[in-house]
Parts: sequence; C-alpha cells; structure tokens
Amino acid sequence: MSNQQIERIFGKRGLIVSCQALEDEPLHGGDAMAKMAKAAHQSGAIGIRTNGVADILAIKEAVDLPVIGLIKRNIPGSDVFITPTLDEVKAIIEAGAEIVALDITDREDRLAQAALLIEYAHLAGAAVMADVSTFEEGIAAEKLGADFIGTTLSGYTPYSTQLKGPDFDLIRRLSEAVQVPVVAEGRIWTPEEAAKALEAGATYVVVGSAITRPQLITARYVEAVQKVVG
Ligand SMILES: CC(=O)N[C@H](C=O)[C@@H](O)[C@H](O)[C@H](O)COP(=O)(O)O
Repeated sequence: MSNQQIERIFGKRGLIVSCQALEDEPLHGGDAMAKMAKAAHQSGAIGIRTNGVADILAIKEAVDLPVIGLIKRNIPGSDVFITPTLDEVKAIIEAGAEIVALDITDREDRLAQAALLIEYAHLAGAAVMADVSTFEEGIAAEKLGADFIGTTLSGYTPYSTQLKGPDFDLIRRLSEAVQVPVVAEGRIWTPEEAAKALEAGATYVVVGSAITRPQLITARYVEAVQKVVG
C-alpha cells in the first residue's frame, strides 16, 4: 500500500479515538462504543480504533470514519494478544475495518507470523497498523510491509521502556527513521500530550482511556481528591 493510498484513508493528520470496552469493563456491550464513536466524530476525530467484530460493525454503521480494527484474544502459553492469528485478521476485514492492528513484536516467532498476516491483509485490500513496543520492532515492522507503525505496546512488553506517560522518545525516533506514518498511542491523557506527540513527528495520535474509559477517568479524580480528604 503506497503512502498516497494511506493518505486517502484518513485524508489528513489528526486525532483517532480508541473506543474499547472489554468484557470486564462497565461499558462493554450494547451500543456504548458506537455512541462513543459518534461523540468522537461530532468533535472532529478523523478515525476510530476499536476491538472486536460487534463493535467494528456497530461503529461502521454509526459513523462514516475509517476504522482501525483489532481483536484481543488471549491464547494460553502466549503473551501476544492483539490480533494473534489469521482468524482474527479475517474477521476484522470482513467486519469492514480499513486497517488491521496487529502485534508486531520480536517474541515467540511473531515477526515471521506477522509477515504472513500482513500479506493476507494486503491481498484482501486492507492496510496494517503494527503495534510495536520498541524502536527495533518498528523498523522490523516497516520492513515486513506494515503501513502504519504504532507505539501502542511500549511499556507492555517486559523488555520495553516502562513509563507512566507516553513514550515520546520512541515516537520521535520512529518518526525520524521510518517512511510510513507513525501513530502515537499509549497513555496519552491530556490534549497537550496529544499535541506534543504530533510535534514529535507522529502523523496520527490515538487516545483511548482518557476519552472512552470512564472508570479510569473517575479513578484519577478519586485519587486526586483522596489526597485531600484522605
Ligand atoms: C496495551 C493495550 O492493550 N492497548 C490497547 C490497544 O488497543 C488498548 O487497551 C488501549 O486503550 C489503546 O492502546 C489506547 O491507549 P490508551 O488507552 O492508553 O490511550
């Protein structure tokens, strides 16, 4: 997929809102994520990232925005949980997502497997976003043919940098080194951080929990309040 084709997916740089609620989260099920996507659209988001066939379908029905789809699945004995196998890649594309998000990390023979998943997605007409955790994985993902490189998994593999906030260093280094668009993602909580991620060179910025996980937003307020009231 050429850079021009990618440009056609989103049209411009900007904010992508991740609308995800797993089974154990209060907003799981029903039309909650479609409503979140509508709210994001109304306020100028240029794309949506979402998990699972039901939410991809519901969001595609609710808003006319490009969707980055993923399926989180835990496989016993494996640490790879974002779109682990070809079954999930197929389901995401069939549900109508333009972009498939995949774990492309250097563990468990994942790089070899990712090459096949990327090839399948491309043949089916979809683009691929590589969710990486380190600079080296971003470089490897581009070589494998990923169309977007996301910093999604920085801090979520044991060997990557563990930070409380966004990994701006990784965003900057990847943006300087790869030709494909870099997507800044992970622990971006404030509008200022989102802007900083773009200033660091990212083409897109994904914000999830800070916009769409009310239980985590509430927890931050409660923590601050409790410091005062005990
Ligand atoms: C590591 C992992 O499982 N990340 C997931 C990937 O899709 C989501 O749970 C995150 O919400 C998403 O990456 C957006 O990040 P944040 O919610 O921090 O803005």
